[in-house]
Amino acid sequence: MAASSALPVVDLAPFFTEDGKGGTAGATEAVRQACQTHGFFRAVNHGVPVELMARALELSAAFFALPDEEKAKVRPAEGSKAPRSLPAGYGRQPAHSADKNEYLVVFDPKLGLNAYPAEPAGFRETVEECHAKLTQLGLLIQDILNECMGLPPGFLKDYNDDRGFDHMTAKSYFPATEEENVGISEHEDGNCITFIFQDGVGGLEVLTDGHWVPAEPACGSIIVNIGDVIQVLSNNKMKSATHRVVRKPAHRHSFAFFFNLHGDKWVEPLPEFTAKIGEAPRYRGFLYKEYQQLRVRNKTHPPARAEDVVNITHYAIY
Ligand SMILES: O=C(O)CCC(=O)C(=O)O
Ligand SMILES: [Fe+2]
Repeated sequence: MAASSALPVVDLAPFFTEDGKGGTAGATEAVRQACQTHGFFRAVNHGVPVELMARALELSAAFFALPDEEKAKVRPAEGSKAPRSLPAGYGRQPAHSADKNEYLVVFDPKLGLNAYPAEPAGFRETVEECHAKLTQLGLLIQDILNECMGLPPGFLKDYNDDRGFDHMTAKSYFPATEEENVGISEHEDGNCITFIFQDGVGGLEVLTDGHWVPAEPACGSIIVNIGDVIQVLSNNKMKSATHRVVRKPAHRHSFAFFFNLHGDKWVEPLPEFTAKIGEAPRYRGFLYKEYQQLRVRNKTHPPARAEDVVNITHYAIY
């Protein structure tokens, strides 16, 4: 099988037709299978205009190509309050990190937290349009997951009813050197659902059955992956897959949208996956913002031993 076809592809077109008939059940089943096996899939006909994604990637490349002193103008002030555990604006991985990338974080524009560069022209409008479209896609995929997981209608929508912690990052990865090529070290996402679109360079890889499967660029598609929150709610039925970015000889640009959960929410395996089917919970419950804070500390104060990096196994019951 060609590596590019290794990630399951889900065509979401049936969800955008007038009557939704003839295909939503098939697409829902495809999402369920993909989330149980890979934790990742490639969405096509997802409702985000392909031209908008291409424009966003071009503008992002133009922003990251600006001199450092220009980008620094969008850097959050030292010690500035970050109400969402990470600040909006420009940042670069600290020198001690193996990850070599720079990024710009954007929250829901309505919150008034964002900082935008003056250049390139149109950056703000394009990024805000992407944020809005990806929020819509997040709500759709969340509804589909609700169905896949056999939850009461509207359960996830009610549980996850605050979009204030969602954020999008424009990312730029430096070219690999002869010595090292880490873009983002292997990790799982802590949130609910992540959406990624990327330029043609490649480098995103997903761990499936012990093998790194490339999520190769395919024009107009969006990579979707399940995060830890859904894995915990489903008591491991849905998989929050390990993934990484390997740097290539060229600069790479991508956008990642994190459909998240409010920090005050309690996260624990749902009764549909435990008491109601006679299975023991595989996680202790936790307050979502506490987990987020532990994950941020992994980055700001990296533990000396790899096994001390906090991930979702911190709450696992063995
Ligand atoms: O840039 C990418 O393709 C993936 C980024 C990623 O995994 C993340 O930001 O969590
Ligand atoms: Fe990730």
